[in-house]
Amino acid sequence: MAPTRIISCQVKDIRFPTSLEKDGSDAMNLAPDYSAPYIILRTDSDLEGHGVTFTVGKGNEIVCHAVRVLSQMVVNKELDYIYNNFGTFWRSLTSEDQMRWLGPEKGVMHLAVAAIINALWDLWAKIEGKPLWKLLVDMEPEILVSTIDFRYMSNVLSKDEALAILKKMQAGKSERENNLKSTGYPAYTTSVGWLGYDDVKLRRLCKEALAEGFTRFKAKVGADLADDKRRLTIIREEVGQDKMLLVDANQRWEVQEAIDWMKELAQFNLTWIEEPTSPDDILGHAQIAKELNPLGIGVATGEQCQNRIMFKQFLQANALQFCQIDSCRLGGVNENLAVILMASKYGVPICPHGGGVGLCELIQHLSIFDYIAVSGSLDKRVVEYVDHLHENFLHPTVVKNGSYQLPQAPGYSVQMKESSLISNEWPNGAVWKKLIQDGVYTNPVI
Ligand SMILES: C[C@H](O)[C@@H](O)[C@@H](O)[C@H](O)C(=O)O
Ligand SMILES: [Mg+2]
Repeated sequence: MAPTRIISCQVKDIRFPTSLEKDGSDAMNLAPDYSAPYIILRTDSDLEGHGVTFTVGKGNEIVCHAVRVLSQMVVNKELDYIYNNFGTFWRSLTSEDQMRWLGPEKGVMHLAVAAIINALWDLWAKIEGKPLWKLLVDMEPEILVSTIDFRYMSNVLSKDEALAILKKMQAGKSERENNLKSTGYPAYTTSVGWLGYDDVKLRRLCKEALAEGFTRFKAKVGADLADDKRRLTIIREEVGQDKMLLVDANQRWEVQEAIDWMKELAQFNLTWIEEPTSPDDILGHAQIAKELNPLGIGVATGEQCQNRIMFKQFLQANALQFCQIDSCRLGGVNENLAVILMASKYGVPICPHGGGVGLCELIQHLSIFDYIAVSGSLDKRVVEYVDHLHENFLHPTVVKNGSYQLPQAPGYSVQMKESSLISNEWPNGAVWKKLIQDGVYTNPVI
């Protein structure tokens, strides 16, 4: 029987102690524990929608609570009511009369929206028996645009323009799908270059990534210039001069400091500087982009870009050259579609952010859709890959020879194994019980 209605929403606080090995560390997040509110939407059939939104450690419980509050707006809803006019339903979550004050459309509430929305897309794709990218690629353009809330975007991209982009790109879709089936989608790896890793580990990981077939690498920078030069020298020694090398400062610098620092690092032949300064400083990014342009270095940002309106201004101001959408920072698939379409109008490549638990599983679908149905191009487009925690998923990403292979299983790829959900639930899962007992972590009673 096909499901007709959501009957419940379960929320779990899932965390991984990644900080113990400094996995995921950067100049601002020194010891992150990759975490996610994990939600299961149950229906009146056997099918379930699973969703996550990426957070770091202690922040997780706050987002879990926000998801619980918002879930009241999904439980008992008919699926036809949601999917027949998904853009309107999306707006009802982001603009709920009283909770809207907490955003609007940003921060904790928006992360919570993403968890629910991602689960609804997972469910929709499972109902259709397709991986999410294929659901999107096969969707009639009219239906696809009906999932987007165009409010605050129409001065840059109207519904009709979005429709025109999608209709124009209908031609050649199956050829592009076949291309990706044979080549995969180009990935870069960040796993070599976390800031907390020592030089020996850095060298070893570069060798391993090269042997696995990666040709694109990202390193964390921004805490100490001499350290950055030493680490980038090691990477270049290991991977060679011809490979793509990206750097990420995670918002560490002032605007002028970013420009000066990057002039010092330009000798390493860098393609982009990611998050040089505050993610909210659009004009600051524009200035950095202008000054670094003659050096051949572009500005990348987006993992903490709050919503489509901010992205709109980044694009209008020529403040980013690589658009790093994030499946969870924006309000789920619907808002990501909006940004993908806006970026295509500006000819800015989509290069999604994957550093976190579950993000790689999610973002691959969006880039695959972008190539097949919107941009039609792989030029300057790369999807981030971090080699952590994939073993916890039922259908983990498959990366071969430095490229994502197209997901096959129905859904949005983010369903976790039951055993991982049990062992990693904070604070009573076996992983956390032991770490708390051993005094490695404390569980403050608030
Ligand atoms: C705390 C996280 O690991 C970040 O460092 C990570 O998301 C990073 O900015 C990235 O680009 O992958
Ligand atoms: Mg980053």
